[in-house]
Amino acid sequence: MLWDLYRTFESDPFLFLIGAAGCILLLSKIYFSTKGGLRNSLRKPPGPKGWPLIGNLLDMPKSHQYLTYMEWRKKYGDVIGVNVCGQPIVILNSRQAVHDLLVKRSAIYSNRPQMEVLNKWGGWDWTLAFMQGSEEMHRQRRLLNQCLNKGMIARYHTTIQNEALDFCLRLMKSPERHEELIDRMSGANIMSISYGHQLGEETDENVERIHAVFAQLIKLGNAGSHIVDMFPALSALPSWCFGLDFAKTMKRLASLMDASLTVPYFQGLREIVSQDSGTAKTPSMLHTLIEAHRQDDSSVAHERSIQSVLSIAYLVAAKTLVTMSTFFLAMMVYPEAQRKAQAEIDSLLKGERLPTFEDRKSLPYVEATMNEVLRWKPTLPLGLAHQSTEDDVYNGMFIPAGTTIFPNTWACLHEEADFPDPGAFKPERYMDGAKFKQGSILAKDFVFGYGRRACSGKHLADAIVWMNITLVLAIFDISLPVGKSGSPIMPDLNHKYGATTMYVPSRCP
Ligand code: HEM
Repeated sequence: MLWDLYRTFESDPFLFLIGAAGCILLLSKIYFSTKGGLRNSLRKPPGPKGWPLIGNLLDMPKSHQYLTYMEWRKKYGDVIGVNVCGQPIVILNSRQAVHDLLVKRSAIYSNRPQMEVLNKWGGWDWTLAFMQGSEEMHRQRRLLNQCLNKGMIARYHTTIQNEALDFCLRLMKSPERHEELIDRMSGANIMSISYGHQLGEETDENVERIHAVFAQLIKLGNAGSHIVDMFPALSALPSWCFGLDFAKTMKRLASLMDASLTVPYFQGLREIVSQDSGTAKTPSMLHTLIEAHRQDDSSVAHERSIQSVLSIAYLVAAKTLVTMSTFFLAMMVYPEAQRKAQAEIDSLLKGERLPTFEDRKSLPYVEATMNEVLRWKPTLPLGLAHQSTEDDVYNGMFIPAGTTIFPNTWACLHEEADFPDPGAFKPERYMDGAKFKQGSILAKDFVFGYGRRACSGKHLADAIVWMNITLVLAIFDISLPVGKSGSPIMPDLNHKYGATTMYVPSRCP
């Protein structure tokens, strides 16, 4: 077991020493955490037994965590408790538990676990998604809400529609570049909506920078799983103590993050100034925020917050991309659903025009198809972790303040009782004859997260995904790729780390 532990902390002896220091911190953490009276008199959420000191470190799955947690549910129930090196973790495996804690008790379940490594060394301390509760966190959520609330999205409809059309035209010319084109489409939407900046034909330095950020993140492995995230006191050491490669990665990440905040922001400002002297203004979040804060001059005081909320949009655009990939995959594997959605669009548009946002209410089967795309393979099957800020008792189980909470969104949307044959793609689940079934459990109430930390871009993402799905269905036939022998190739339907495998549509008009 010690050997396993040693390997977990990498094969670097120096790191092992740091691990030993961590153990001392851990012992003191355990000592203090076992002193409380109420804490010990109530039962803990059940879970696998674990080892002294390291708790369930060795039980934690390395991939497809959401499936392992669903398996654990058979033995332990909807609310599972584990402990990794003294850090309590609770996994919520049902709609009821997620709703009861993350929505109804949102006031005390809306913190984020401390991301010491990314925040302290990686330049992510301004990034809302990983920010702990603070005045800055509330300010950034307010700023995002100001430009991305439901009522504001109509401003961006023209941009979204134009970018979707551009995507389809490019796809028509080069269907084999589908993945790259989806990537371009989501980058183009976000750059235009955030900064009013149009992508040219050349590669865009801002989009490239985001790819570089993700490349550095991949080098780091799972966010939050570094030894310093488990024992934040270790962050007092210089970063090179954890290896020169690590220090280099962190330095590069921090400089990329700084440039991600400032470069497109100043480019956007310059474009607004040049538009002021003549051409029509492109509606953008930057424009909205500058206008809104012009009078009270707070745009200067909160410039870094504004830069940060604009950059988050294009940091998270990748999720829109994965949703579109899942859509293509579903349409290839379930041609019946595709035909039905196309028939609905054709009967409304009669081949005379392309769909617009005004058609949304008249296309219930397309709506059901989009819901099923979001449900079938949710992009973030475990959402983003929350953290509790106060001691709490749920169904007689004690959940201490500081517990990391994982909502198992996959489990919520793959519950046999709610979604019979949950692994199958069936838009009919949401249909009542030719109408959208009232009272359906909507995937979008889950995939965008919960309570006070729910996704700030959900209305925008919803509009981008709907328009692209609908336009693609109106224009293309999507079918399985064909192998050399002429027979169709069945794609791998595995959902790996939140991403789906995408296959080339073999037939486009
Ligand atoms: C299909 C696309 C998207 C999906 C599935 C998605 C999903 C999510 C989820 C699950 C969370 C965590 C919520 C929680 O902690 O309970 C989140 C957070 C967030 N998302 Fe999205 N998102 C998408 C697109 C976007 C877009 C386009 C934006 C643009 C602004 C955005 C902005 C954010 C922000 C700022 C947060 C952090 C909120 C906070 O921590 O307070 N997302 N998203």
